[in-house]
Amino acid sequence: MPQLRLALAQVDTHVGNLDANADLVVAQCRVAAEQGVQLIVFPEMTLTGYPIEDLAMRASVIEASRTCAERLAARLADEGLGELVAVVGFLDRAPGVEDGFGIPKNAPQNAVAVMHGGRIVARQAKIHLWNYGVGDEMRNFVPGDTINVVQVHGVDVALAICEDLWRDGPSAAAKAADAALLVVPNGSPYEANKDDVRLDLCATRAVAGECALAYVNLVGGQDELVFDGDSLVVDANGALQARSQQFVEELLVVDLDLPAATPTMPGTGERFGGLAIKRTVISTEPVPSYEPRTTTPGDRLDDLEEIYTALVTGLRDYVRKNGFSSVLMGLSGGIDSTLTAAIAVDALGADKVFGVSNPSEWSTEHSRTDAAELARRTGLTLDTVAIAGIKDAYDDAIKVDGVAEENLQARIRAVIWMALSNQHGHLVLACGNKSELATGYSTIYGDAVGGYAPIKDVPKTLVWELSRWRNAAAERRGETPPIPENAINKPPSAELRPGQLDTDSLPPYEELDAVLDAYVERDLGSAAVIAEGFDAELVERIVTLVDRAEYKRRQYPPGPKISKRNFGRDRRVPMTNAWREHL
Ligand SMILES: Nc1ncnc2c1ncn2[C@@H]1O[C@H](COP(=O)(O)OP(=O)(O)OC[C@H]2O[C@@H]([n+]3cccc(C(=O)O)c3)[C@H](O)[C@@H]2O)[C@@H](O)[C@H]1O
Ligand SMILES: Nc1ncnc2c1ncn2[C@@H]1O[C@H](COP(=O)(O)OP(=O)(O)OP(=O)(O)O)[C@@H](O)[C@H]1O
Ligand SMILES: NC(=O)CC[C@H](N)C(=O)O
Repeated sequence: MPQLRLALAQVDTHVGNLDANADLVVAQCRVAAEQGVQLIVFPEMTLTGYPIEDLAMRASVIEASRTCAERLAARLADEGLGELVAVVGFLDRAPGVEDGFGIPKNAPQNAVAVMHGGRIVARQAKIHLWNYGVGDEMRNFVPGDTINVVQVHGVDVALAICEDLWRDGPSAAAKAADAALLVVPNGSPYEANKDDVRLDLCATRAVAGECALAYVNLVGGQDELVFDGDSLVVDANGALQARSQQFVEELLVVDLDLPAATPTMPGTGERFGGLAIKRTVISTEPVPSYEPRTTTPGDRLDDLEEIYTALVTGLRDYVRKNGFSSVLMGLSGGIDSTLTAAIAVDALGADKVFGVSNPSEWSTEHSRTDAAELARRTGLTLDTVAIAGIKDAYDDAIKVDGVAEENLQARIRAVIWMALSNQHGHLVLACGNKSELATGYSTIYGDAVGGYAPIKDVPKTLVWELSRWRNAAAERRGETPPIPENAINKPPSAELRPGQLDTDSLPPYEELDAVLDAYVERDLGSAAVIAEGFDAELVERIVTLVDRAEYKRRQYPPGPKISKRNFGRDRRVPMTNAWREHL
């Protein structure tokens, strides 16, 4: 059996920074070549970054990407890397498609280029555009209709791009074309437990396609998405051969024994199930046999560590890729701002994290002491700016009471944070959790201000679990747990009036989160939620709160998606909406 040394380049690309992404490809190819690799595969849309949304429809971006890909192929050869076969994602244009009705202007395609010998020897566009969940690719791309089979050192290698793998067609076509290996560049965003689904999917497609399968995914954050990597290789029986670490850049090098290609004439006009099969022979000479190296699949993170790492990665990359060097948040001593601060310290380092305590006349003593204890444990910088005097000035100017007066305090704090952001360049973090966002339990233009919201997709009950997990992880490593126990154990309160508790306005969080799981995550109607055994009055109350708060969510800052259904692109409901869930 011919051997092939394959590298999966699990990299963190930067949307729109084509030159830096091309440099990244060259650097990875150099390392791969030094290790004797013959075929290297990069993630989806490597050169442009992913997802590029409507940038895809701009002619200037399409042309820049195409030029970048051609220059990269030439540069790889110039730098002595032309023997390596590199599969690199880029933004292409459909050949021969003119602007027309129903066809996106410029006919952009989500494509990969196979580079060898200084040239692009094959191109393939994504066949099945990803158009559910947060994916919106039918808006941006024209689908492809061809599957390429490239012969590398006597092994037939077929290509599929991310969503193509989630459908039967392309892997069935790979089987029909007798490919020995299917390589799949991906931009598959993180969701809790998605890694299990991916491994099953890869194994199923490998068995069905009767070929080994190499899956390479991005890492890093991009706006509300976090990519966890999790690149892997399975053999033709679906058995796991190698798997990368999650959330870190890695060049995963794997040796494979693969069946030799049966002689086929290139370009013979083969078709399978509506797809054209295009063959390109790059090299027929098998690699001289060598002692294969063994790879051990990387350790998996446990469920809470995985979610926590996704939050850290999302924040770190948003800050870094947008040119910020520090963050600021209001620290109330409550668990939401405390967990947010712990994530920020892990993402950026304590010297980049600034907290402000803004006591009012209703603030408890522990709101200050718990914030101070957090600062002591983590090393972040804490300042105090009291708001009572400012509130008095407002009282002189306007007469408000009740919720209006409560919200005024939250808004005074927000003005202070934004002033400090403007003055010192810190990115302001909003500290709201998913349960609060769901029910509208935050003050618009108050605690809802900010540029990024690290825990907006984390339900309150999970906020507590993650906090306990983070402290326990520190203890296991012999470090100081960052989160004061009192922040975890005290009853949640907005402290906007004397003795206020969250449970004055909201059901207990355990009940609230269980109903939200049914209504938001699983999108059930009220009757179906009640049929699961929840109290009808409770369901009606929560559903009404959720429906009324859509306008507030739309104005909330972006934050990392960790669930199946984040408040963002995963859940698009109208703000102006007369539909009510009647019981
Ligand atoms: N459909 C719509 N489209 C656009 N705007 C709409 C709107 N409906 C109301 N509005 C506007 O929104 C305003 C109401 O929203 P808002 O001003 O936020 O005020 P509101 O939602 O009435 O009150 C905020 C609630 O959040 C609680 N809170 C505040 C701060 C922190 C926490 C916490 O524990 O974390 C909780 C607070 O105790 C209170 O119950 C209206 O006065 C109106 O201007
Ligand atoms: N005294 C305060 N000083 C500084 N920031 C505050 C203060 N009170 C509230 N905030 C800010 O407003 C946000 C919302 O306030 P709130 O007190 O409701 O939440 P929390 O204390 O973080 O969590 P919990 O709901 O568990 O109390 C906080 O996360 C914090 O960023
Ligand atoms: N980029 C893509 O096509 C991603 C779609 C795919 N279903 C995933 O989430 O992994």
